[in-house]
Amino acid sequence: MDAPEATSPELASALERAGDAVTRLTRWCDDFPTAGVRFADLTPVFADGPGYRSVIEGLAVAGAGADLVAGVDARGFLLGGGVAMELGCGVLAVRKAGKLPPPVHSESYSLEYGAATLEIPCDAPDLKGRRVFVIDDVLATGGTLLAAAELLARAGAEVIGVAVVLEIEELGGRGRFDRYPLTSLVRV
Ligand SMILES: O=P(O)(O)OC[C@H]1O[C@H](OP(=O)(O)OP(=O)(O)O)[C@H](O)[C@@H]1O
Ligand SMILES: Nc1ncnc2[nH]cnc12
Repeated sequence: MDAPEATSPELASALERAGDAVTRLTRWCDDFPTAGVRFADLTPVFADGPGYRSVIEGLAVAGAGADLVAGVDARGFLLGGGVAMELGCGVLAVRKAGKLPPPVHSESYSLEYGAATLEIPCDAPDLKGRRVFVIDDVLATGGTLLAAAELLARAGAEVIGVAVVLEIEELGGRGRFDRYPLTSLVRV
């Protein structure tokens, strides 16, 4: 697996540890959830204490300067809380449709194996002027992470960056992130 370029010794060290854990522990599942998809399951990475710590620390270095961390439903929640604790800021759950009481902001999108809608509350919290760092576990086509970033930006947030643990390069998601700096701890 290739690691992204490290821009500080601190990030380099976190990336190396996270890269080792992700390479060793990711479970690759053929034909899930649909035929032809090779699904990257990071469950064993998160269930490993040092592995989980390394990805949280790597993401937190990338998110320095944020005053709110947004985690994308569902596995992004596992990361968002840890990174927010590390940065000393709050956390926001970007939910799949139908989970939040109205009023909500919504954004629909396509992903590698379907389509979905993400939602956040309108004005609770008020996102105007908030410096938000958006996190998910995997970047495939990029549809999910881009929808989350656009949703937050539309609600008035300044999206200072987006990040994932694992980027699947052949699906080309990175090319969609010209407006938001993208960090991936590991690229395959
Ligand atoms: O880059 P994309 O093609 O958009 O795919 C990436 C998304 O797909 C997976 O989530 P999924 O929608 O399966 O949801 P889950 O976390 O609720 O299982 C993954 O956790 C990302 O959110
Ligand atoms: N191949 C994949 N592995 C894990 N999550 C995904 N989301 C979209 N495609 C995925």
